[in-house]
Amino acid sequence: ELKKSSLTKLEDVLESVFFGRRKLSEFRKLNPLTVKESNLQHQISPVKSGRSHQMESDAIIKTEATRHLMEKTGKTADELMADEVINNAFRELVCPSSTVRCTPSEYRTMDGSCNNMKNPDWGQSFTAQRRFLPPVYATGDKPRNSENLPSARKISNDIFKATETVHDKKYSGLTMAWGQLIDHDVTKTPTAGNIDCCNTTNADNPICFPIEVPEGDERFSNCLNFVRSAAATSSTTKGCLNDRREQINEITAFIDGGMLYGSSDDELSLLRDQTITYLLKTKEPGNLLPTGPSFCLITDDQENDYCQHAGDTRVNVVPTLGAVHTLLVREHNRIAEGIKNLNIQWSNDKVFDETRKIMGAIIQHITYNEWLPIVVGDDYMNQYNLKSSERGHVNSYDPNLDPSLRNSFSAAALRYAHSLIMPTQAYLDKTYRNEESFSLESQQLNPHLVVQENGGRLEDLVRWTTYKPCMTSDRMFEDGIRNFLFGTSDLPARNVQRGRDHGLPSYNEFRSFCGLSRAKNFKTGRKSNRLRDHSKENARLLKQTYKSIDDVDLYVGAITERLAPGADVGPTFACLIAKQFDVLKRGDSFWYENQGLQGFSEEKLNAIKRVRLSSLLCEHFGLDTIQPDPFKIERAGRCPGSSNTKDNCMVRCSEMKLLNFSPWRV
Ligand code: HEM
Repeated sequence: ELKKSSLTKLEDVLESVFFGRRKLSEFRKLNPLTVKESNLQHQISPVKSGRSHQMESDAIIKTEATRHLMEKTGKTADELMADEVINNAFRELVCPSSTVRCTPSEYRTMDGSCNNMKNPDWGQSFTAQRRFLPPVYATGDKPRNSENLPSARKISNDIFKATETVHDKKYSGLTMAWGQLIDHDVTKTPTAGNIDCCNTTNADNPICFPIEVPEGDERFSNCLNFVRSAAATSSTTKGCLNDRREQINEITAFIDGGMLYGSSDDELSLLRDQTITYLLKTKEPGNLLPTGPSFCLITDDQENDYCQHAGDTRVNVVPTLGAVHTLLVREHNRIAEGIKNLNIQWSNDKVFDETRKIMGAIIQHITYNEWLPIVVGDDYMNQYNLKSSERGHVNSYDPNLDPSLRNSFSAAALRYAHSLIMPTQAYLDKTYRNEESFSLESQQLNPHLVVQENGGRLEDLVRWTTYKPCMTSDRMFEDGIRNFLFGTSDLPARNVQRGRDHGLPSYNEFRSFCGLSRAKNFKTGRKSNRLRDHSKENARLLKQTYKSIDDVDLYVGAITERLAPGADVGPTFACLIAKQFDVLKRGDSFWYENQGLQGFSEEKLNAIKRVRLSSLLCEHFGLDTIQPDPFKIERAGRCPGSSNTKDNCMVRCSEMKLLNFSPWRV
């Protein structure tokens, strides 16, 4: 009897897996592997690489097979996983067995594996993103409630349109630029293909989710192309049956300088100098980022320009990003030379590894102590203990915390900063008076402002980025990205559509998750069932756009909130951003303040803790003066002359200190 029932179970599993494979081949007829990295569509949102393609195939088989088996047996996935025969057979057939063996090391792996010894894939590149809340999809993993929700472009027209140009009163363009840099250190979500979803022949393709354009639109007609993110499933500790659609992160979750070094040994090998192998490649003259297999748009008259190459393919998106990349490559090379000079006996690999480790630490230090407090404000910084201590070690590592990227963080919360994007990119000369401006749309995917004259104008770009303000964090997005994103799209509309594509639950669900009140209707006020964090005007816009308060998308509800005290986002995004940065800190065994093999000696750590972003900017761009806090502009009407640190008046670069190398002398 027992044998018979086991045989039936095995037959069921086999049949389900065949079913899954059949579904995959139907899918692949529509969507064969076409990885074209070098075109515009790929840049708008990165198209999956070969490895993501494989993950997607595995996910389709697994999901379809699990569902088929559930239907056939009338059991839930959890019940099926509890059955040893079924679970083992399923595992054998569709779950590739993991062969990762971890050995303790003082340096991170390139792909982030083995950061957590018990769970080697936590935070690793090419793994599924995790969730704060389970996804909500319609049948067949279609985006939720698609028919009833307003079009993302309509939302953009009604809520996100910038009716006035409002520069921020406190924060500089560097706040935007550093945010984008960090985004590219931690998350890269690939899309499922490179096709035109507005073409009616693709209407039934499951990877298509085009954005409907309302009639009378000021810029677009009918349809905006939009391809869904590649599907993945996550492995669970219980077993391998899984029918939940997830999305992929192609890079390591850790703040580890991945945008400089890449997330694999292969990527790194293209970035290291071939002769002096402890250095990162640069292009001479000019000490700029190297050329490489990357895409950008250069016009015919810019014949000496080139596409910059870095650890992240998105480096050419906008000049301010290329500038901060260049800063960190130059700092890597300066530190590597310094350490090599002190330890001439060290191999080039040792110098490289140690420098990469220091750079990761410096990036963490600046991000958590200079940048993040601006974003989430002191209350959230304190609540989650995100600030580093002044000196010495702090062992915050918790091996039970999964640091992986949370979907609502990458698909929504960190994208708040799209609202900060300035309508121009510009140069500011040494006198800080003569600004030369270029429209944002003319500079997207075009590194001209960074690379022209062998980088001779880079200093001017950096001066503008640090000295002039970004835009206010609010519901308004500049035309350059709302109507002219890479000439063909609308960035905030894409953010809304991406949230739906990823099955993000609604705004109200995330309010509850964060311990904040849920609104019952569109009324504002202090009562707990009102929109407590919205102005009357923003609540009115939501009401005019959505049929029900429970329909409001996370991105839309949160970006229209009033800013939390001392923060540059409202309470919902502050909560999600703080929670993500919390696990990125406590879930990272290489967190720079940790003690032991993966950390630094106390002397080295204290040297790192004295590094300030302003000193790096001074050193690498030849500036004479800078604000002590380069994420903030000078306080209006107080400078020059005031020595009150709150006024953030410019100081001489000659007073700035760089990393003291002496603790590295062996
Ligand atoms: C001019 C500047 C910028 C441009 C042109 C830009 C453009 C884009 C584009 C086209 C996407 C993909 C949209 C999609 O299809 O889903 C994206 C994603 C994203 N952006 Fe930006 N962005 C800029 C600045 C920033 C800044 C300042 C931040 C944060 C501080 C940021 C955070 C993000 C995040 C977190 C994602 C999702 C990344 C992923 O998971 O792959 N972006 N951005």
